[in-house]
Amino acid sequence: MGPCLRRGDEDRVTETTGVPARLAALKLLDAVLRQGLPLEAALERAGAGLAPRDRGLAHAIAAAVIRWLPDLDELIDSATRNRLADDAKARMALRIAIAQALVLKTPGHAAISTVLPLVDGGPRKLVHGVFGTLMRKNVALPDRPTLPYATLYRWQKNWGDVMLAAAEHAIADQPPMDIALKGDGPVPEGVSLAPNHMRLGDHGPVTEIPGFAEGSWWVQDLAAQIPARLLGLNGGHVLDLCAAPGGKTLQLASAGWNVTAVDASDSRLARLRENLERTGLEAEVITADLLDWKPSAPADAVLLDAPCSATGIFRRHPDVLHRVRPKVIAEMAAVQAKLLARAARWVKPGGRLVYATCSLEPEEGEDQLAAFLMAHGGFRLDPVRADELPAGVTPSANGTVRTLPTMLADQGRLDGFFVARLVRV
Ligand SMILES: C[S@@+](CC[C@H](N)C(=O)[O-])C[C@H]1O[C@@H](n2cnc3c(N)ncnc32)[C@H](O)[C@@H]1O
Repeated sequence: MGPCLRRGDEDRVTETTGVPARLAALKLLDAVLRQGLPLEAALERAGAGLAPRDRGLAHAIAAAVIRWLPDLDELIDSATRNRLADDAKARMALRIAIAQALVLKTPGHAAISTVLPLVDGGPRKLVHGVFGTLMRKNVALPDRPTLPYATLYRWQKNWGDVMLAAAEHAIADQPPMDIALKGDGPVPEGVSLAPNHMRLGDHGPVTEIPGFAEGSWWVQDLAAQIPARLLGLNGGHVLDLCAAPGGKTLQLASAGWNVTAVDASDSRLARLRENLERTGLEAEVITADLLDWKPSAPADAVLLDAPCSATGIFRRHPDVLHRVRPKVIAEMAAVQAKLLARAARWVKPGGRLVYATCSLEPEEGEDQLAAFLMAHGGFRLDPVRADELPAGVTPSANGTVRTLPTMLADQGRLDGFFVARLVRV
């Protein structure tokens, strides 16, 4: 438990209707903001024992706070004489109450009455007073969330103001759901932005969408569909490295490749196997640490979808905006360099190597590639052509692909990815 949670909190608040979900939201925020854990990973523990509805509510409250944190804090600071510490329980409780009132549109009295038990025996009066002051003033949040300072500074330096504005819009908007099509079976209606792609409008639960049970598609962001597309159709044997939960494995298998999918995580590979079973596609699946494992022979192609800071998927996982710091980026870049050097050894002469990360940090993309090319004279870039990409996504001048939130702005945007295709000369 963090400084904002005390023993006994649980017993005191579980009696009151609606409060357990707020306590779980408080635990989630502590896990993300203080302990640096991913929101989804923290949900398992913080939401344990909660009814699905309360668990969903806790997640929605925590995600709303995380999306709007700098703006919520600005409101709180405008109404307090002495600035509350970042991890003070009163600040956490106020963030939860204000996010409910202004983002989730919970009636003010419900937003505050379910939060006050979290500060019982503590700064209850202060929380009540600050919340009341702000509501009486009819305060509002800005049109789009302000990025946390560290992320704002980094992205402004790397991508400029236009990207920053697009990123802020992207945080505020609900991202669309993209699916990749196997090529047969029922397909729901939507807008297709690339071959075998569909962007869905309003939809209910994923499992009830036409074609899910038949396995005729899987959920995969349009940007995440690019790396496997760049290997084209059946070119022989492909090593899909860091494969789980398997979006790219499914694409490669359905394009006719003979796929060996390798990943270190058993639980993520279990999802990959479920996906193969549902879609009726085939791949050899291997659980192994790629820093130890090696294939029995080089392959015609290798796809390395390397582990990364994941800042490119901030729309669905806004916690990365707060958790990812230069240290995390440097650590991930070091892992990627090792994996990339190993993957390169397993490409046949004349074969292709695709390197991808869902990161908006050049250290995990452009810089990583430059360092690789300096150290591996046997590889050259195989430039990607515009006609290989979804309309509205253009390759960079050197033929690599960098997707940014500025792209497809009128069609729901796409995740941030870096993709490079290389050939072994
Ligand atoms: C970006 S995700 C892969 C997503 C996957 N390619 C897809 O399309 O669904 C990165 C993966 O790398 C795996 N990973 C990280 N380090 C690894 C290692 N040393 N060896 C094998 N897999 C690793 C993680 O378990 C994780 O599943």
